[in-house]
Amino acid sequence: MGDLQPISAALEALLVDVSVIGVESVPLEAAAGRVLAEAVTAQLDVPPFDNSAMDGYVLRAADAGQWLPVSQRIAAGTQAKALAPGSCARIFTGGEIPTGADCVVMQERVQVDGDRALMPADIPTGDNVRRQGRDVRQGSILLDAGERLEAAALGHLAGQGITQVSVRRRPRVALLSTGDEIIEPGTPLKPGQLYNSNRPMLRRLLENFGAEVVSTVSVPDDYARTVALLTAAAAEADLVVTTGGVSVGEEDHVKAALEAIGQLDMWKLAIRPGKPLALGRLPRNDVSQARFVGLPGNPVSGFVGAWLFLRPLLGAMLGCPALTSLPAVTAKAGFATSTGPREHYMRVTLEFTPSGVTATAFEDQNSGVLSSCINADAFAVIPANSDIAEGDAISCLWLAC
Ligand SMILES: Nc1nc2c(c(=O)[nH]1)N[C@H]1C(S)=C(S)[C@@H](COP(=O)(O)OP(=O)(O)OC[C@H]3O[C@@H](n4cnc5c(N)ncnc54)[C@H](O)[C@@H]3O)O[C@H]1N2
Ligand code: MOO
Repeated sequence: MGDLQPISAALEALLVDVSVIGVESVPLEAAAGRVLAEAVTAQLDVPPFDNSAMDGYVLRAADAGQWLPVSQRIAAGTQAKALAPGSCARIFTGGEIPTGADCVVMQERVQVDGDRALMPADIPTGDNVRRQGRDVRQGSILLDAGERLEAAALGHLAGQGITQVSVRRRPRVALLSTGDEIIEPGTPLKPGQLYNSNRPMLRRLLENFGAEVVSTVSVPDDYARTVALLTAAAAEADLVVTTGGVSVGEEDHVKAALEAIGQLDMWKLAIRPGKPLALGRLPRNDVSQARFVGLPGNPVSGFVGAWLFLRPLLGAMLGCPALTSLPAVTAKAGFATSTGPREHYMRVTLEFTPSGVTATAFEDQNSGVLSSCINADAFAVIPANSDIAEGDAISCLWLAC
């Protein structure tokens, strides 16, 4: 199988000369999952003022251990007046620390009698005070360019009062399903036909990886139609993804069509599943090219190929380092297996126990068995030509999005 390309070479070819996509401004509420185009500098301290971490009493630490008059009530959202020495104030979580005060005692530790309160002794200065700027300092980098805007990052932006964010445009993907036997749900199946599993599966993965699927096209097993539909797809997309038709059969026209109108960079990888995967480019117009990834038709090959190739390619287009690789976890194999000339990406679940991580493989690892992907946490990467015994340490790629 000397004609199979190593996966590392394919990834290298895939990531050569990738142009980072353009920028657009979106409202913060619409920015979830988008990739930040520029670093954001904090315009405000967060929190913007010293405030109480507890419901209780605020005072000077020097006045601890005595009865103190309660001079004011500071609820969150109100402005505090300066605190005179030898007094304390009622304060609530989030309330502003008054000028002059330097610590807060939680109310459970305080004895109250009318308008005075007995403070415990030895309260450290700064106790239960959340300092201005403790989380974010004005002028510091709040978020770096390339950050994917997930929950906490969105919260950080909102904490600055930001309403509009500069993000990378979503790469436009045309998704083509080849195969005369493939039909869409909604039509009764005739003998020899099967429903298109790859389209919704890949749409979901592509969207999770930051892309916008701008067209879905069904391509018959016909060379001229394949050429025409690939040409049309490339005109409107940054990335053209096909499924099926990349192997060596007479009805497999994708590779030949790609070679005729574009460029084939890589074909036939030492990977299981996904061997006939094809990488290349298609002319988009006179000056630019669309990227091309031809996934094999078997749904598992498409699933694995999407995680291993579409995700890093989209990460490079989006300038998003988090998408360009998958986190690796070392686990104990809960199974035995042997490989041939292809590196095997087995679908496994991971169990985290105090004694370590165990990977359990789905029993049927055939590339047509999509059930193996349903609850998969990771791909166990079994090197080519190796024998793995149960209990051996193996490397797993975590399917984190
Ligand atoms: N003589 C050889 N035959 C095959 C080889 C080989 O090296 N020599 N490689 C095998 C491997 S490995 C794979 S993977 C497949 C991939 O072939 P294609 O990419 O050309 O895919 P198709 O033949 O079009 O389809 C394969 C399989 O998947 C089903 N399929 C296709 N599209 C969908 C879809 N959208 N939804 C659900 N299922 C789909 C299709 O009906 C086939 O059963 O080639 C081997 N053959
Ligand atoms: O490479 Mo194929 O995806 O093994 O069946």
